[in-house]
Amino acid sequence: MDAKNYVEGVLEDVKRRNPGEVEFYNAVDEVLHSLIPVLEKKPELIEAAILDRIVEPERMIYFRVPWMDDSGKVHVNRGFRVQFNGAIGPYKGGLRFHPTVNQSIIKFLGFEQIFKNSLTGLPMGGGKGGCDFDPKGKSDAEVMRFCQAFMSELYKHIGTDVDVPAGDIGVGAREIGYMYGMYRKLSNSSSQGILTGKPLTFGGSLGRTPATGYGLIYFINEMLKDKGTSLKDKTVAVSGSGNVAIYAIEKAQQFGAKVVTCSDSGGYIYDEEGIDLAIVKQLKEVEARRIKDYLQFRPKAKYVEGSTNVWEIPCDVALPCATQNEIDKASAEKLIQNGVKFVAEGANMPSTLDAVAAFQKAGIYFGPAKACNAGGVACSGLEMTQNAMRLSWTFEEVDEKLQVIMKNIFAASKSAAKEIGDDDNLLAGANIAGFLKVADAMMKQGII
Ligand SMILES: NC(=O)C1=CN([C@@H]2O[C@H](COP(=O)(O)OP(=O)(O)OC[C@H]3O[C@@H](n4cnc5c(N)ncnc54)[C@H](O)[C@@H]3O)[C@@H](O)[C@H]2O)C=CC1
Ligand SMILES: O=C(O)CCC(=O)C(=O)O
Repeated sequence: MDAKNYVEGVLEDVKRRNPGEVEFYNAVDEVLHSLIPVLEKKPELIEAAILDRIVEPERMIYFRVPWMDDSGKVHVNRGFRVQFNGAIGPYKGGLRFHPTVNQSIIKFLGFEQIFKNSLTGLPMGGGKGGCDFDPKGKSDAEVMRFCQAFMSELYKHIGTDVDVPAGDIGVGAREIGYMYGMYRKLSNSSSQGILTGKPLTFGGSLGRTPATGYGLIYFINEMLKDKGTSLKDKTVAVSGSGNVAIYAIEKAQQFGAKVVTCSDSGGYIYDEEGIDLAIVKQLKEVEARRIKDYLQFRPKAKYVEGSTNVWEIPCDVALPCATQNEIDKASAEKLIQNGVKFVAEGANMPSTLDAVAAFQKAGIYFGPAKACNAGGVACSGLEMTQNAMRLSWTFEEVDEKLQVIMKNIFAASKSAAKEIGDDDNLLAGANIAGFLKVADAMMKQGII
């Protein structure tokens, strides 16, 4: 069978077997189409039904999470963990707590994680999990009880050589701490490498908190260098004001860029003079307030209520760092019209398929999520290593390793793109480079 027909056939099966799972289908669609040149050269992969196997999770766990709020009312949420592909190492990937979480979103994130983790060069398979719990407005005690309830099921399915969860949207060091406490109690084990993104006093790694945002900037630095330029004096639009956005802004500013936007689900800030990050950190990391309160400290900035479309603001570099599908075709066209030259994805799948097509058609240099935001999971891999060795590296040691990993991911993506004669197609390059390692491991492990 020829490679193109094979890919289209697998995609039809994915659509039929996963009805209504649009996010998952789109993630698979993007990856599979970019693998056609590889399959043309390696027909043995088609014979081994490699794509049929890679699109099917090794295991999908789905469970009830009952918990009690401060008033004594009982709530029931739905928990998920997908153990997508363990060919190159234990399943690894974050947990997302957000009301929009469903099976499709967890599967798209887990599928992406397979290739992202492979790109890091570290031995980690792909997994992801989460729950449709909404942490917004919950007391600390409610968050603790919820995390304990969630872990009282999840602990049966994880292990340092099995599956190692971490944070994602709505899950930071506080939630990881509560889940670790419950894991330790239930398992009677102080195996610290069971979760990453831990607080520093029980096995957390220096450098994990800023790793995804810093990694994104290390990656785009390579893209800019490749085109003979740098971040210095560039105008940058960032979306989000969570973990990834905050540390992307911090590192971009350190490299001399002017970051003019940030957002949350309520609206966005445009600060023409440059975002004051100390205010954002205080509002979001310390006080858990809405981004519109930024105006109380910077009255000259603008706040656009009810829109998260920071992409209407002119910029040289766009860094989506909030959530999936936040740049659609219309936003992409607006960015292009306003002169954007570089787009690098901090969030997972923030650009829709037709937005990516618009960027590529317009010659915008595009950095895909699985390459650009791999710094977070890479640092988690380094945390696992430190836990296994029972020692801690300094921030500088971790950050230096992170920089090397991000440079290597850029080089691998660029080189795979060149190999297919499409030099600037980092999307295809990252998919191919991530896939080849996993496919090789799957082939050598037989039909399992
Ligand atoms: N935390 C990590 O290490 C990694 C995170 N990511 C991805 O980065 C993105 C952001 O994650 P974090 O910063 O960790 O989460 P977070 O919970 O710290 O922040 C999420 C941010 O996105 C905004 N947001 C969420 N839903 C939104 C919506 N529907 N519309 C507009 N804004 C919305 C929130 O207001 C917040 O500013 C996600 O796509 C996540 O999967 C990717 C790799 C690693
Ligand atoms: O650090 C981790 O294991 C999780 C990172 C993650 O969820 C992601 O890369 O999207």
